[in-house]
Amino acid sequence: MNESKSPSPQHPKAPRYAILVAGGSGTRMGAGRPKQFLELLGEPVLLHTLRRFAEAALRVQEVIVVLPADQFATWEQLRTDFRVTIPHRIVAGGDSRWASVRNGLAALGTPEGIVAVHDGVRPLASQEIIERAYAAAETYKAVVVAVTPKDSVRNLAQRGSYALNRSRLRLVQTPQCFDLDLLRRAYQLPELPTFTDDASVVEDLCPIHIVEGDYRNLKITTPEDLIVAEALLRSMQ
Ligand SMILES: Nc1ccn([C@@H]2O[C@H](COP(=O)(O)OP(=O)(O)OP(=O)(O)O)[C@@H](O)[C@H]2O)c(=O)n1
Ligand SMILES: C[C@](O)(CO)[C@H](O)COP(=O)(O)O
Repeated sequence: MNESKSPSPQHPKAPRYAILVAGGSGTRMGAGRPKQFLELLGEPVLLHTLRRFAEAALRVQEVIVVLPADQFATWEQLRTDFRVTIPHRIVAGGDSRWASVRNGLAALGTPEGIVAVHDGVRPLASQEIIERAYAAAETYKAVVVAVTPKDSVRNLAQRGSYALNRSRLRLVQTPQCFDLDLLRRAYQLPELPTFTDDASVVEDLCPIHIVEGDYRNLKITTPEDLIVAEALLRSMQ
């Protein structure tokens, strides 16, 4: 299994970029507004996430935030209300996560370096796992953070279901970090329904290297996630 915690970089100090995708509508949350704008401990989810990438030690040169095209004014208002001074560029998303990432990449232009793609609704990504993913991408070009399942896993079959060997399975999180040229080439190919993340877009072009994620790095998807995320955030402050 190609997992590691501390690879030795071949191209240390490559320029770093980040695309925070927050172009979704949050249908599973059912909150009446996109979940990236809901509050955790009194601040929008997306602001928490943005702050994670603003840590100076991470050396991120530019952050692109992808938003639904009809929500620019909402974010503008939140930026004012919460006095957000973290530099970032706003880009309109698309109809799918794939389309939103593609738009973010296009806006980034053609610099060389490493780009992290991160869900705007994963506000609990620690500096350690972000750094681990960026650093590993200097060696492996395509890196995802992931954790081992804690529950037993079954595959549905025509008759009943059967157990999977969970020691061979990983639950994939973001950030996912890529050599920029590689990610650009992958996003020039047509979109497939099997694309659930960026690794699935890239995997035909390059092996995907896995580094240790964090069980706390949850994705805000359904209402109970807000309760857990608030408790975790409090414990991390
Ligand atoms: N067209 C889309 C769809 C999703 N995303 C982003 O991709 C991340 C993961 O997606 P998901 O949790 O599925 O978000 P939503 O699409 O908003 O949720 P749902 O599927 O419940 O509607 C989120 O940060 C979301 O904003 C995006 O940028 N553009
Ligand atoms: C990208 C992702 O967060 C990795 O776990 C996940 O695939 C997004 O899935 P969703 O169905 O768009 O929430």
